[in-house]
Amino acid sequence: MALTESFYPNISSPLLAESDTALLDVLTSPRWQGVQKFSRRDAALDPLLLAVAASAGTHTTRNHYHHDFFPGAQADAVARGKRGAENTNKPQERKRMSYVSKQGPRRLRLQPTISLQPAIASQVISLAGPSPISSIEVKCMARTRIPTPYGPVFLHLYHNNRDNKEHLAIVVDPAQYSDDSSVLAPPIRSRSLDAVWNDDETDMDRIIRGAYVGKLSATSQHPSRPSLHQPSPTASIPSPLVRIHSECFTGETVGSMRCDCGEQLDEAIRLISQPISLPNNASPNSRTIPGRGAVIYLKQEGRGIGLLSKIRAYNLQDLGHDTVTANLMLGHQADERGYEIAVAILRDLGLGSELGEGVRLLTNNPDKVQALEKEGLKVVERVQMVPRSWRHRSHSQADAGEADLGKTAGVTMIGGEAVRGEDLDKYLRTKILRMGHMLPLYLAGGQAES
Ligand SMILES: Nc1nc2c(ncn2[C@@H]2O[C@H](COP(=O)(O)OP(=O)(O)OP(=O)(O)O)[C@@H](O)[C@H]2O)c(=O)[nH]1
Repeated sequence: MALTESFYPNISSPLLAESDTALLDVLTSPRWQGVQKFSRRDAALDPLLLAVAASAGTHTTRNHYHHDFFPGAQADAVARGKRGAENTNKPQERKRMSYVSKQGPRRLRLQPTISLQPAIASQVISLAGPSPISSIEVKCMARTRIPTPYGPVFLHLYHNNRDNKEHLAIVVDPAQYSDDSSVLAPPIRSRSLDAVWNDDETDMDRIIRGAYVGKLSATSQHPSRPSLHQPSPTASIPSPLVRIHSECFTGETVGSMRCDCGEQLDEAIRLISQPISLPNNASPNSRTIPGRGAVIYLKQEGRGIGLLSKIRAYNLQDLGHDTVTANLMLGHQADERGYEIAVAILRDLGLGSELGEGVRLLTNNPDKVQALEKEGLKVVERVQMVPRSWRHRSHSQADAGEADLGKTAGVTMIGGEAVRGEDLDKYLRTKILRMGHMLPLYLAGGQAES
């Protein structure tokens, strides 16, 4: 009450004797003509409302039951105002004031408890075998064509039963787009997408979720049919190029030069889209086919620690700590990612299976190669991702390769540009020296450090 008195000294004392709730009702009632009226909807920061809210105890919000917005401050206010400052040292009082959440701890919430709807679950791709990821199920919910500076790609959106994130697959396979029946390579298609989801599904339902073949247009609408067979490898065609890429909002969208993530995403799609030359014994001229492969885009911001922690980590980095130490100082691991969902998505796309063609993996990260091989995916080659600025350094003519990259084209804000700068050099150096990334360390002078 002391608070309301100080905010509203002109309010009469009988009124102040009312309970907080009654007082609010009176003050906000259209019938009350004696004092200023308050709109309950619009008075978000009204001091009276704040005073009442602060004295009303712990808060209940839709998602956070019993949270205290300002744990220390409110506990102190409650203790002093209601029980007296002398009581605050009592152990039982301290316990009552502590932060209480009715949400499960993060480690429990992240456990695989999410179940897909039965209709969906019956169509998902389950991974067989005794591996710890055998319970992972993924389902491609929708697919569409995205034109990019490097050509069309098919964006696939996945749901899974391990986390509630929407991971993506960016499939480069423009041969599917053409009417050319002499295309040699097996199409890269999602089995869960092409499955029949329910008996009532119409052709238009299938087309709208992306289960179509060829080029979709007002005059070309061919729903796909479920594929039961694993695409068989074609000896003369190199295995598809695949990248497992972790989300980086700062690098990909903002154009941050603290890391090379934006450049890597752009470069991966550019490399996968390059036409493939096939040797032709009968003729000196080699034949080319369209590039093919996929980027599995995982929602693993900040190596799995999330954007909030990554932003904090950047401030620690500005204080002089490297990326690994900054993560550890925030109570995270250096790298909290797993690649089980990526494996399941690759399987769904028919990529890397033992009987199939295998994949060429675009990465410098040994963990990714190991993770795929551990789950039985066939990695026939690791293809290095050399930072564009380092590629130039390794050549005597510093700018020789830059023109080839196409400065303006690109799928991220960085586009065809090379990321460079002191921040990036520190970041790459840490990856190589502390995280074991398999890349020669080029120094600014143009020499490789062993
Ligand atoms: N915690 C943290 N994460 C970062 C930082 N900079 C980029 N990232 C995240 O790092 C992830 C990319 O991982 P990298 O270690 O760069 O590369 P990689 O995927 O392990 O390996 P490559 O396949 O060789 O690219 C993305 O999720 C980015 O958001 C940083 O300073 N701190």
